[in-house]
Amino acid sequence: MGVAVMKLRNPPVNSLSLECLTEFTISLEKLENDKSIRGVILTSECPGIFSAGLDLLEMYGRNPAHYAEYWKNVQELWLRLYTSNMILVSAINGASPAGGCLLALCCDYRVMADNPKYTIGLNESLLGIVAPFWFKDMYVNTIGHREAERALQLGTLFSPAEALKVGVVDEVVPEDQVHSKARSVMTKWLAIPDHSRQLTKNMMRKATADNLIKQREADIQNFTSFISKDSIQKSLHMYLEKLKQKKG
Ligand SMILES: CCCC/C=C/CC(=O)SCCNC(=O)CCNC(=O)[C@H](O)C(C)(C)COP(=O)(O)OP(=O)(O)OC[C@H]1O[C@@H](n2cnc3c(N)ncnc32)[C@H](O)[C@@H]1OP(=O)(O)O
Repeated sequence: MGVAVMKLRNPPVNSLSLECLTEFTISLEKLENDKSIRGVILTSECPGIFSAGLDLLEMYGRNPAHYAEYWKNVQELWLRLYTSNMILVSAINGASPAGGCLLALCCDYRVMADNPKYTIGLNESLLGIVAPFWFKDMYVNTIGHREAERALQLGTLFSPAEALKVGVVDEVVPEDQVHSKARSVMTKWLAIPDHSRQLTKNMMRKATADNLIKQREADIQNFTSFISKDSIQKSLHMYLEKLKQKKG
């Protein structure tokens, strides 16, 4: 039926390393150019984890040129996903913090597994960093200004039930039904003529995408100088240590 399934596979936690981001963008571009493909189901092959978000090791202890290169690729993936002409449905089969949530938010419909261990949200403030304006814009578009403001300040990671309530996801289903539900949602969306659905999607999303496109270079510079600050590097160091200690 012209539907591809993209499975994220970057063990152990599907963090979005520079290599992973680049491969993701290239795969998406290929699918976009393949006229036989009308929809993509985005899911994970890592048990219990959809994506841990941006790779913290790409943002810690590197040089400004690396940060700039990394951020350019984060922007590129986001623009491709958010403005895709294809129908994107996410089958969220695990934890989905920060950049993981960002991937899901780019989709046209989000189905999440009903497992309270899995959480989703833009938790950047918990790391001592600030979600960029285009993450924020997409959050506001999805859950409204008040919920987004609260969730961004608190860095809320929602359980599936909470995520459904505020509208971060569209549907929560038993874990073993995530993929079948994503497929049935896709079938419903495929019934809509592509040209009218695509023009409607473009109408809804263009302003948000253009907002980044018109200031991409400045956004890269902002990111680079922010992430290079000693205080921010210290926060990331502490967060990485906390992740390590969790194990011990
Ligand atoms: C202007 C600045 C804006 C920048 C925007 C940033 C957006 C982002 O996406 S920042 C990244 C935010 N991500 C997180 O906060 C997620 C952190 N990770 C977790 O909460 C957990 O790892 C998990 C719930 C995803 C999985 O838990 P689990 O118990 O299964 O695995 P762990 O033992 O915690 O992790 C295994 C291994 O992976 C490393 N790791 C985890 N997340 C990341 C990551 N995002 N980047 C790089 N590495 C990560 C973790 O440290 C462990 O490493 P070691 O085995 O070496 O200890």
